[in-house]
Amino acid sequence: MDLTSLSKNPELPLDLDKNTIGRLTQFIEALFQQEDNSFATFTFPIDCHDPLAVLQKGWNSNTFQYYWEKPSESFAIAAGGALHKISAEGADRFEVVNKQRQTFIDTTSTFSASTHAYSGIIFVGGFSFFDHLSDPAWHSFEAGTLTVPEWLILQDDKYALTTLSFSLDHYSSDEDLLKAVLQRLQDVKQKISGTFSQTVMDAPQSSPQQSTIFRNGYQDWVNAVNHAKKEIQQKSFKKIVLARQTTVPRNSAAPPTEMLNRLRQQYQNCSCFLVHPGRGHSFLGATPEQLASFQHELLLTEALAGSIKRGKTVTEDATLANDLSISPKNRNEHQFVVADIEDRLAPFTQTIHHKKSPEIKKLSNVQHLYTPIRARLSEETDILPVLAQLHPTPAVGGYPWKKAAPYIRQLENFERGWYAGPVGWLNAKGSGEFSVAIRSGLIGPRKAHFFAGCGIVSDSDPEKEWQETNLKLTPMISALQYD
Ligand SMILES: C=C(O[C@H]1C=CC=C(C(=O)O)[C@@H]1O)C(=O)O
Repeated sequence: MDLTSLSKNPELPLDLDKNTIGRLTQFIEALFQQEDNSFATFTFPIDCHDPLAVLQKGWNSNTFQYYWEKPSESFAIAAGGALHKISAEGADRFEVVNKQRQTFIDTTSTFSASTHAYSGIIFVGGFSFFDHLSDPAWHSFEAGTLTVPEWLILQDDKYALTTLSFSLDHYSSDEDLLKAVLQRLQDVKQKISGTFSQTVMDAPQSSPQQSTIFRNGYQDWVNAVNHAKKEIQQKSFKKIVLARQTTVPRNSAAPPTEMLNRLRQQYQNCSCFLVHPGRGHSFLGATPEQLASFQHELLLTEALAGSIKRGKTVTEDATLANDLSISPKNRNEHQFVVADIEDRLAPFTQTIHHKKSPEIKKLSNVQHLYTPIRARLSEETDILPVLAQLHPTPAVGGYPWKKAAPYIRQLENFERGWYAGPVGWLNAKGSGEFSVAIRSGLIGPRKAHFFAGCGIVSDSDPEKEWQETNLKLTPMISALQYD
C-alpha cells in the first residue's frame, strides 16, 4: 500500500509512530486478502481528560450517543454513531442478542496499537424492564439493544483509548480504509482538543414547583400500595416493587449531558449512564444498584433494598442507619433479594460469597441496606444469559417474580420502559458491567419523565413509601432544574 499520498495530507494523524503505522498497514492489507471479515475495529491510545465533555462538545441528537461513568472508579465510556445495532424483543431477547453479538465477534478483526484489557470491540446498550415496549414515549427505544459505536473513548484511572469501528463493505481498497481510519482518529483527537475551550451552560430556566411534583398521583399510589398489601396477605406473592412516574415540563435544547454532569458530581458512588438512540428522548440516570460486573470468571453483584433518608447531623445520620439495619420490615425486604439472587446464580457459579448481615450504602440523598455478592462463574459462562437470569431482581421486581409480575402491570399506571432494566457495556472477551437503571428519567426537549419505586411488603406504610419515592426522585429533579 502506498502511504506517500497519505503522508502529504496534513490533516491526517501521521504522528503515529513508525512501528504502529507499519503494523496498521499490514493489518489492513491482510484484511482485504481475507474473505470472512465484515467489520474491523482499531484501538489507539489517546490523551483525554473528560469523555463526557467530548460527548457534549460533539452532541448530535440525530445519531446514537452513549455515556457510562463510575466516578468513584475513575472509569468512563463515551461513544457515538451506530455502526452496528443488535436488537430483539420478547422473552428470549437476551438470548437472541447474545447470538447476534457472537456473530458480530466472529466476523470482526481487531487491531490494537497498544495492549489494554479493554481494546477491541465494545458493545453498549441495555434492555427494557419488560419484554416489550409499547408506550409512544419510548418509541425510539427497543426491548433489548447492543450497539457497536463508530467511535468510543474509554478512560480508566491511568489511561485513555479510542476504539473506531468500520464496516468493510464501505471501502473498496485497503488504502481507502487506512485513510478512513486515520481520518476518524483525527476527528476524535479534534473533538477532544475542542473540549479544552470553555463550554457555555444554558441559563437556568424557571423550574416547576417541587411541591406540585411531590404531590401529583398521591391517592393512586396509596390505593396501589394498599391493593398490593392485600395481595400479600392473601399470599399471592411476598414482595412487590411498585414505582411511579412523574412528568415535568422542560423547555431546553441543552444536551442532556449537562444533567449527567451534575449527577456524576453529586452521586460519585453511582453508575451514571445516558442512552440516546439517535432520535426522540434520552434515557439517563445515576444508579446505586449494580446488576452484575464481569471480569473473566469473576462476577460481582449485590442486593440493594431497604432505604431510609440521610441525617442532617452525623449523629442523626448514624441513628437513621442503625434504625434501618434493625428494622424488621427493611431486613425482610432485603433478605428476599439476597436469597433470590443466590438461587438464580446457582446454575452458573462454582462458588458464591456474601456477608450474613447487610452493610449500609450511603448516597447524598438516601441510605440503603446493601449486600455485595461475589461469585466465581463456571467455565464457558456467557454474560448475557447470566443477566437474563438476574433481571429483574426482587429489588426492582418482586418475590416470587412470576407471581408478582402481573400486579406490576396492573397497579402501575405508566410503562416502565428501560426504567429498572439492565444498562451497561461488555466486550468480546467476557468483561463488562450492567447496572439496574433506577434513579433515572426519560428526557425530551419539552418534557421529562422521572421514575422511582420501592419495595412493598406486608407491613409497608403507603405514606412512608411515598416519601421514599420522593427522596429517590430528588436527584433527577434537582439535576434538571439548571437546564
Ligand atoms: C426501585 C428502586 O429502588 C430499589 C433499590 C434500592 C432500594 C429500594 C427500596 O428500599 O425499596 C428499591 O428496592 C428505585 O429507586 O426506583
